[in-house]
Amino acid sequence: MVGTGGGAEVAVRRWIEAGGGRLVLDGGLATELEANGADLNDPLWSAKCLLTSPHLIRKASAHAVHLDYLEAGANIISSASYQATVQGFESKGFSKEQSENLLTKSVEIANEAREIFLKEHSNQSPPVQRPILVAASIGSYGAYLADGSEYSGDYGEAGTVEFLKDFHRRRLQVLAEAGPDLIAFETIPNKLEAQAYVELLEECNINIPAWFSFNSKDGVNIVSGDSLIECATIADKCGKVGAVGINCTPPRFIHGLILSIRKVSIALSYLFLIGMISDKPILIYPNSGERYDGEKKEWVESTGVTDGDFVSYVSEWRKDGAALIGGCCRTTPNTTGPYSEL
Ligand code: MET
Ligand SMILES: [Zn+2]
Repeated sequence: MVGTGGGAEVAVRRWIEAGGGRLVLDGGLATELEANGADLNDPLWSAKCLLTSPHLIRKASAHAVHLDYLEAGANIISSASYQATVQGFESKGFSKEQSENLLTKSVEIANEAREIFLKEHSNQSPPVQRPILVAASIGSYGAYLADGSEYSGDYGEAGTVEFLKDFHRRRLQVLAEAGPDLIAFETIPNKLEAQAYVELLEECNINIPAWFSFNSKDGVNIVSGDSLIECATIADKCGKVGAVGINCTPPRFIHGLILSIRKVSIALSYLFLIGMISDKPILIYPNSGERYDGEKKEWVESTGVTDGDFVSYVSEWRKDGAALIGGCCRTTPNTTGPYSEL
């Protein structure tokens, strides 16, 4: 059903249609950079790779990882800006202008990766016809703090909508001006930050479709304990949001969480019918299910699902109604490849 919501939703539905009824997202970016040898033990995390050049030739570069995901069949690659903020770069000694240029660079690298991919496949028959899109990643204030609060959603005194808007405003504007196809608000830990994003999208008049993706550690609420239904409703009511979903959450929780998001559509179906709100496409990109040991700063292997299990999960999530599906931390191009053909 085509929603009557904002242009963002219409744009995302067109891409889904062009993708044959679904879109494949990439998998973990930061963790895949690490798997390729990058040292990201830093408050900038994946954004640290923006400081090094030449990025084209190194194996542990965002370029190379974007290309690996495109080769694996992804429709959407997301920029290395998850933990990139003006404030974070400034604390490393960069000027405001240099910091903004680094944000822009993250989107440029993803755009270049798409160009390289299309050029390399230009002689292929049949040519690459699937949509290939670049999403500018925006991690939460908690991700910038790099103190675990992206998984608690507890911002203490800073937890006001105005503070969060001030924190994200310039970053959002710079990333939007860099020309991505989508803006990906990822791993949103609480409803205040969702509210801040909605207000910023309106106030800055951002006309690039956004997606809102929350994370959960209990399969019911989002990580702060805020209700997923309430959070999805905030996103659902905003015409600038084209898709709503869940990322960086263990695969075993996803089925139930999709059903909760769908309840938002059902509960609001009256408003939908009268054209006041829409039911947005659902987006899902879980992590591998492995546990992160915050003290040791490492992932505990053997707690996660195999790439094979991931494929069966993807079939289930598609039946549940998710249209945009990918992976988050510790998933790799080997996770993406098999389900991109489903
Ligand atoms: N897009 C980001 C990445 O894969 C999301 C990280 S979630 C903590 O690096
Ligand atoms: Zn993740």
